[in-house]
Formats: sequence, structure tokens, C-alpha cells
Amino acid sequence: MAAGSLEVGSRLDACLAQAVAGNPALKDTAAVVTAIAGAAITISEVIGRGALGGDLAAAGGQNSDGDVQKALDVIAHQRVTEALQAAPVAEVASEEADEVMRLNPGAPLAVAIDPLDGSSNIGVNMAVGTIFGIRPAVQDQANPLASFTSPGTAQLAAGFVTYGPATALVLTLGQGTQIYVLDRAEGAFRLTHPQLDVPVSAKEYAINASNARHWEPPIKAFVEDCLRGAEGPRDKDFNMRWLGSLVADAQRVLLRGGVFLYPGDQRKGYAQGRLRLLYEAAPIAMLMEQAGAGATDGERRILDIEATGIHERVPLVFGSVEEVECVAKYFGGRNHAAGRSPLFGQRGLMRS
Ligand SMILES: O=P(O)(O)OC[C@H]1O[C@](O)(COP(=O)(O)O)[C@@H](O)[C@@H]1O
Ligand SMILES: [Mg+2]
Ligand SMILES: [Mg+2]
Repeated sequence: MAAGSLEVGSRLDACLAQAVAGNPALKDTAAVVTAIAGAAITISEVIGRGALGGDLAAAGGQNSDGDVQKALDVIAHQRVTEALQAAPVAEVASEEADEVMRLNPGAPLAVAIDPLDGSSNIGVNMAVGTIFGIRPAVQDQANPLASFTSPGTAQLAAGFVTYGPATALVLTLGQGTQIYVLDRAEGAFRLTHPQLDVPVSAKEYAINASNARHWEPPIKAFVEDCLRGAEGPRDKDFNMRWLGSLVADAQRVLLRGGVFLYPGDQRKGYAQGRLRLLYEAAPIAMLMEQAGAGATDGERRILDIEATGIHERVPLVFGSVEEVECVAKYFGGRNHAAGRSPLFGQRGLMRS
């Protein structure tokens, strides 16, 4: 999408048509975005009724990651898969399905999707979302995973929807990152931010600090140095925000900068953190990079990592470039010194 030429207030369908006119290869991708946006409007209506529509947080079964599925997780999964069934999509990797789902054999695209992100916020009137990445489908009947094993750089488009005070679609087709807000009166998304540009430096970080005792030394050192503020090696005071909803934290970072971290830690099952590569980290990473920000697992670029399973987890650090690079320096210290470096003792990496 040629960001510069998009007019604020334009409808999503008009912007997609313009993108396809400029690049006809985007036709199928645009159809998939339209399908997901349509499903998101219906999910937004369900969420907007809150408890009037029943207990959306009611526990159901378990997904493949061992998380308890809430009623809204299941509703959102049904809505997005129904929509994708009617789009040019061969396969779907959903958080709420154990295996890759085969929809339209021979169709050109594959979609990795987290139908409902931020599940712990369901039922308490807080922001939740839907995250997706669109890739070329690899026509391999014998290996259903084949469409999802390329690195994130293979994504043709990525986005997420936040169901917050406003419902917003954050989207990239590989030419910048845009935000569209749902005009409820009209039932259509309209462009509000034609080109996001994340500030390079920032003073805000997001991490679930209740896990501090389980963190590895580089993360401990990074956060300790943020906490020391202007008196510490970072020479500036930081603020902290953690919404418990990746989409909402990501949208804040996209709009005003900052850094988000969900690192691996020493809890059982958390060596690779909590977030999933295909339908959380890779789409967010594409959106960040297209907005001038960065996304790593602490050291490696997220978009270069190849998945080996659909629910594979990955440590995730994203946001303002200076902060993402700063986190990588703390990891660099650990790697070079095999964990014995004084950098990660009482003193922080950046301290003289
Ligand atoms: O409860 P924790 O460990 O802080 O994890 C919060 C993270 O987990 C998530 O809820 C995971 O996503 P799901 O709700 O889709 O499982 C993220 O949205 C959020 O950033
Ligand atoms: Mg999620
Ligand atoms: Mg989810």
C-alpha cells in the first residue's frame, strides 16, 4: 500500500482497492484482509455487548498450549475460520486448533491466526484482539506444516485488531503500517493513521514483573537498570506499562514508542517465553519493522526465525529501535562471557 497516497478517512475497502490497483499480486491478500476485517466486526459486536450477551469468560476445553479456552476464544475462532473458508485460503494455523486446518485445497494463501489475544482480559471489560499473518500457501499434501515453516519474511501481510474503547485494525501489506478505526455507525473501517513512525528512543517499558525472580541474567540486568532511572547507567527515568494483552501493548508501542518484553524464563514450560512465533510474534514483528521499530527474541531478528511447529513459542522483544538494541547488548554480554561476566552481577551492562 503506498502509504503516502492514502487519504485519512478513506474506507478500508477503498484503500485495499488502491493497493491492488498498484500491485495486482495483492488481490488475494486483500480478499483475506477483507474477510478477517468482516469477522472482526462481528467479534467486536459480541465483545461490545459484554456480559449482556452471556459469560464470555466461561471456561470451556483446553487448547494445544494447555490454556483453558474461554467462551470468547471459541466464538472468535469460529468467526474467523468461517470467514477464511470463504476467502482464497488453503490452510489456517489457529491458536485454538491443535493441527493445521485445511480449508480450500489449491487456494493461494495460508493464514496464521490468534483469534482472541489477551484472554485473561475477557470478562473484565479490557482490550483484547485478533492477530494474523498471511503467507503464500505451499501446496504440499503430505506436509500440512509446509506453508508455515518459512521465516516471517515470507509474510505478505500482517495485522491485528484491538477490541478496545475503539475497535482498530492495524495493518501492513509490506509498505508501511497503517491504522483503521471501525466506524460503528457505518460498519466499516476507516483510515486514521496512514503511516506509523515509532520513535527511535523511548522511556517506557512493558514486562510482567511478577516473573522477575525467574528471569535470566540479561533481562534482570536490563530491567534493574531501567529501574535505577536517571541515577543509573541509562541516565533517564522510565515508566512501566503492562496491559496483559499483547495487541494493546503493541498498539501503544506503535503509537508512542517504548519497548515490550516477554522473555524466556526459568518457569517450567517458559524457556521460550509465552508468545507464539507464527500467530503472535511474526505478525507483530512485521508491523513493527514496517513502522520503523524492531523485533527480536532478545538477540535474533524475529522475522528470520523459521517455525518447526504451529504452536512454537519464542521470546519476544519489540519496539523503539534504541531500546531493542539495548536489550540485545545485555544478551551479548552474556553470550560472550558465558554468564560469568561482571556485567550481570550487581552492576548493569551500561554502567561504567
Ligand atoms: O499472563 P501473562 O503471563 O502476563 O501473559 C500475557 C500475555 O499472554 C497473552 O494473553 C497470550 O495470548 P492469548 O491470550 O492469545 O493466549 C498476551 O496477549 C499477553 O501479552
Ligand atoms: Mg495471543
Ligand atoms: Mg489467543
